[in-house]
Amino acid sequence: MRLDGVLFFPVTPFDAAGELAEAVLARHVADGVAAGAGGVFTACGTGEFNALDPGEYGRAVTAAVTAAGGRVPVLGGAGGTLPAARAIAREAAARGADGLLLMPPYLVNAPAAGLVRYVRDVAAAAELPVIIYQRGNARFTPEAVAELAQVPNIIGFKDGLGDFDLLQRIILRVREAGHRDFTFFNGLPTAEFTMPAYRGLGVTLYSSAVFAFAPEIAIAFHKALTAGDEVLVRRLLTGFYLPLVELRDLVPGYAVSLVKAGVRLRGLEVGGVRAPLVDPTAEHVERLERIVAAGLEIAGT
Ligand SMILES: O=C([O-])C(=O)C[C@H](O)[C@@H](O)C(=O)[O-]
Repeated sequence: MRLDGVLFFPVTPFDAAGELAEAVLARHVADGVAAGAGGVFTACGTGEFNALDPGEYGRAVTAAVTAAGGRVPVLGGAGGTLPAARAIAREAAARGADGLLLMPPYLVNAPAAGLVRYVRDVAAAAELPVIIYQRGNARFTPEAVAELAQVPNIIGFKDGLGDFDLLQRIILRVREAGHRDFTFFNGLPTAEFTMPAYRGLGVTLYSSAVFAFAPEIAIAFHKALTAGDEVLVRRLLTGFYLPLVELRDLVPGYAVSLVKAGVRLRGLEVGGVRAPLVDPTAEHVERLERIVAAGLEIAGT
């Protein structure tokens, strides 16, 4: 599997009764693929993996796989207790997913050796390409990642820590071990904001939650970044991404719930977030609306 372009992390829609709204998810995914997504990561952080039961998870993967129609790879989130993560991995494979994004283990802090075992065990159950997610309590060592990169179906590493010293060490160690095709990508919240720094380490791929509600802005940013249009990159960072990040940082969990509010603002009825996340206040939604309007203007749409 080759990942390229803007990686789309759809939200998971719920209806007025709070139930999974598969048809709306299918529409959201189809719109994203039509807008130029390079890959779809369904039921991951932005897609409230933490809030879905196993049945909902399977239905969400089916909806995303069907809507993408083989045009781009579709990956599902995986995680939780080891038995649950293995079961989820098998479910994703049965539902036709092309790969998995493996979340940090639930609740516990573990040493690198334990993280290696967790990732290996889930990867063995899945028989699908697996991307490791470094975030929170899942902090890997360079040796651990180099060891995992030897496993044929462990194909990449999503960095959600933003520790550049550690990431540089990991990249050097993995490349030195000869894993040239092992993929690294920036998976920090609002990843575009830190892309100039990641590119300094040779990491050009990133996930985009903004793409879920403002694909025009996310694509304009990606094109500007790729073409070396520093003026447009800076204008988008200053006029759109910075105010968005400032708003995001006001309330824990806004990295997800603002995205869902943004999708609603753009006309798709995806409902609110499930607890423990909270939806943005009316004042914050108005602020988000102004930020999106400014971003669309800068992006020239
Ligand atoms: O698992 C997730 O949903 C993420 O962390 C990816 C997001 O797309 C993140 O990179 C962002 O907010 O741009």
